[in-house]
Amino acid sequence: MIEVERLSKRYRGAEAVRDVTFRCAPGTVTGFLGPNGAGKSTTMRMICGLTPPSDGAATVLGRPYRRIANPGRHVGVLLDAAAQHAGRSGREVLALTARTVGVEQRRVGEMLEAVGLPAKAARRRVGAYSLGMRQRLGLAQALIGDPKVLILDEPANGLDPEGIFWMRSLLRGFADRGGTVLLSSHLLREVEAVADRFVVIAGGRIAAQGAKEELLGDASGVLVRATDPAALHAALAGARLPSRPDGTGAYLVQGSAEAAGHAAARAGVVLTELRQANGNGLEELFLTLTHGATR
Ligand SMILES: Nc1ncnc2c1ncn2[C@@H]1O[C@H](COP(=O)(O)OP(=O)(O)OP(=O)(O)O)[C@@H](O)[C@H]1O
Repeated sequence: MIEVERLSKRYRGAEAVRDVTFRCAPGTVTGFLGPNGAGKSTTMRMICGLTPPSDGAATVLGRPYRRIANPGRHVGVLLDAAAQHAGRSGREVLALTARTVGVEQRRVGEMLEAVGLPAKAARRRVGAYSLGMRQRLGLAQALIGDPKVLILDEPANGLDPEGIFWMRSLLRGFADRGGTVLLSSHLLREVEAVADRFVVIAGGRIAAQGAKEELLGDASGVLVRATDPAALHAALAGARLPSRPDGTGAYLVQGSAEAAGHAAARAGVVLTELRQANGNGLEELFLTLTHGATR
């Protein structure tokens, strides 16, 4: 279980994260989504006790991460795969982690196999690894202590399509055995196939969260066109209906046709089109929710 309660982070007055609250339950994969600079890494660093929050709190398995004794046995963390010690071989890096965490050295070989790093690659210096290989090694480090929770920041970065597919089945299997997974991505497609729940963050704030079916349920939204697009936009914003231009002068609105129609009517806006959007499911929702919030 991961519980995040009203987390906020300010850097010299600039708000990187504001009032972020969510939970990740055992047996689920939560996709933490948002455009570049949305605040995903900052939130994850706060959960793992690496960045002190300005406000709010986070717990993992019921306590602040920093108060977990030998956290590697309970929580697997991969925040920056590029930051591994470049001078050591992959095998040495893992052997060291095994010692620190206090698991048998045979786990090293097991993990190398589990993440698909062949013996030859494991003997090479990490400095010579591709980003994808570093991600695999980072995942092996995260998994070596047989944790119940995984916290992974952009783990698919640098992985080839086969690697992404492999990682999805690994994470799905981990959650299906009762584990809790939180993984971030700025690419919706990467996590769409594996996550049960989504937390969408934009401009440091939660834009939406919920079960996949819940979010997909109204993901397609409606397309609205008016004689005066600017007035329509103002009317939708006034009614707190998230919307974005579709590129042809119309707006894609996250909400029902009735809600959009009422908003336009109240503002005296003349509609020329109001229909169900041929939504692209979650991708449409993601773009609509994060539109305008990207820094
Ligand atoms: N140490 C820091 N000092 C000042 N500002 C920071 C610091 N770390 C992050 N920020 C700012 O906080 C905001 C959120 O950054 P963060 O790295 O959390 O976003 P992200 O969602 O992980 O983005 P990406 O997908 O690009 O990795 C950005 O505006 C960033 O510039």
